[in-house]
Amino acid sequence: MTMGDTTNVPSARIAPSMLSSDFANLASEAKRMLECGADWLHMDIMVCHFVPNLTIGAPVIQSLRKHTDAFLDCHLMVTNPSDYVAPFAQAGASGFTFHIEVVKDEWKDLLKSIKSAGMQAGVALRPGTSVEQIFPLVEGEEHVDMVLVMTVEPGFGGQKFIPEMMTKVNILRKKFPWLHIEVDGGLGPSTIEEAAKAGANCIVAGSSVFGSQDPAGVISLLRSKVQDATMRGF
Ligand SMILES: O=C(CO)[C@H](O)[C@H](O)COP(=O)(O)O
Ligand SMILES: [Fe+2]
Repeated sequence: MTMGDTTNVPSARIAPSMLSSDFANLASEAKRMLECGADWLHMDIMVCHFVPNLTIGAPVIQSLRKHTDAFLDCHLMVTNPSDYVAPFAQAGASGFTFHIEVVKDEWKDLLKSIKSAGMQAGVALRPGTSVEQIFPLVEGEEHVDMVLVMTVEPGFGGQKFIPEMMTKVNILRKKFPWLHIEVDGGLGPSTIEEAAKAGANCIVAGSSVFGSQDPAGVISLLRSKVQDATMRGF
């Protein structure tokens, strides 16, 4: 992609991570985030085998779906993603992002099943995983819609952004201008500039949004930084 040519780059998607919300009031927290300008709601599905934490599953997605039409961006930190495709599709998930570290050749079938179930497909990489590993998943005829570059070790909200991950984001943006590139972990007013400049357009933000007195202001700032960077080119 030449500098300044950003015609195919998708627009900003700001996705508050509901991991930082009050889970006991999930429906009202979701409504509040959407009223504050969120595009997507990021749902962190953790099962203790892949990360040292346990969060929510398909029944919670199904309950939340009854309260909102919003895009539910589900990030599955599980070792057996194929077992979750049907339950998540039935529950009303919009996006289904699995981790590259837990799949081998079966990613092709997994991708097909996610898409034929009507969900957007995403693939996520841990900080230690090389970006080249996911090229085949983006280049094929049947390809993912989004790559999620983890900017912290998965497992918990509130961790420190790892700036070195921006190399991966920039490689992806230059190679695949049309791709949704999501960054997840430690994003907020102090780190957005770097992520946006590298080419991220989907911004997950948990503690920085929910911990702010002015969540709408934070969401708006995140969006404007992505828009500015896209205007300038990568
Ligand atoms: O996937 C995740 C952790 O594994 C979360 O989405 C992420 O950490 C968001 O939280 P914060 O913005 O507070 O870092
Ligand atoms: Fe996440």
